[in-house]
Amino acid sequence: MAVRTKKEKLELIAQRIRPFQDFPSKGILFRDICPILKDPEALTAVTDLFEEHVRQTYPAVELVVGLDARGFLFGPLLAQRLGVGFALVRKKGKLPGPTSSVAYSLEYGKAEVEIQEDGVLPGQKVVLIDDLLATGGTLYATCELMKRQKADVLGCLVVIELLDLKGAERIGSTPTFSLVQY
Ligand SMILES: O=P(O)(O)OC[C@H]1O[C@H](OP(=O)(O)OP(=O)(O)O)[C@H](O)[C@@H]1O
Ligand SMILES: Nc1ncnc2[nH]cnc12
Repeated sequence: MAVRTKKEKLELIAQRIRPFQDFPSKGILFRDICPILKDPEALTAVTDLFEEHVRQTYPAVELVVGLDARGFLFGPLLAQRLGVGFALVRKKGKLPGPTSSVAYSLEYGKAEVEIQEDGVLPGQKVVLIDDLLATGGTLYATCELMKRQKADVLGCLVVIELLDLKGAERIGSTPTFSLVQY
């Protein structure tokens, strides 16, 4: 594989994001990350840039927490690179055993995020990861879930940030790192 600069990696990732107008409902411009997954160089570039950011900014990280469903595509790759574990935050009703959940609203609907009670430990230093930040509802609800579990959220990582929707403001004091902004 070619050795790429940071700028080249960001350009490659941006080229592999595909827009679909009016999906899943009228008025939504859906940003599809599937072409990134089909291109090993682009997927490696995403993992490289997240790894570099986390190593520089949060060297004490102990766990990567991925958001259902597309956070599961990037999170385990990053966790392996960092040599830490990966935990899942799922949409409600998918996890066995004792769980904790928080409801939230989306750019196009409503949902509830849930984690197993032993998914994160009190005091554990975590980073949250997802494919995209829109209104910030999903990451905000997940931050609330982490607070309830007494985990320490160091920051949030997303491939794409939709700036107009001001999701980073909704998440508040928890810093957000994005690779591609629209
Ligand atoms: O910032 P927000 O307004 O909360 O929106 C972002 C969330 O929306 C999308 O997931 P979606 O809820 O569509 O679920 P999916 O990953 O299961 O398709 C996306 O993958 C994020 O998780
Ligand atoms: N515009 C969008 N594209 C892809 N995923 C999304 N999740 C919320 N808004 C989205």
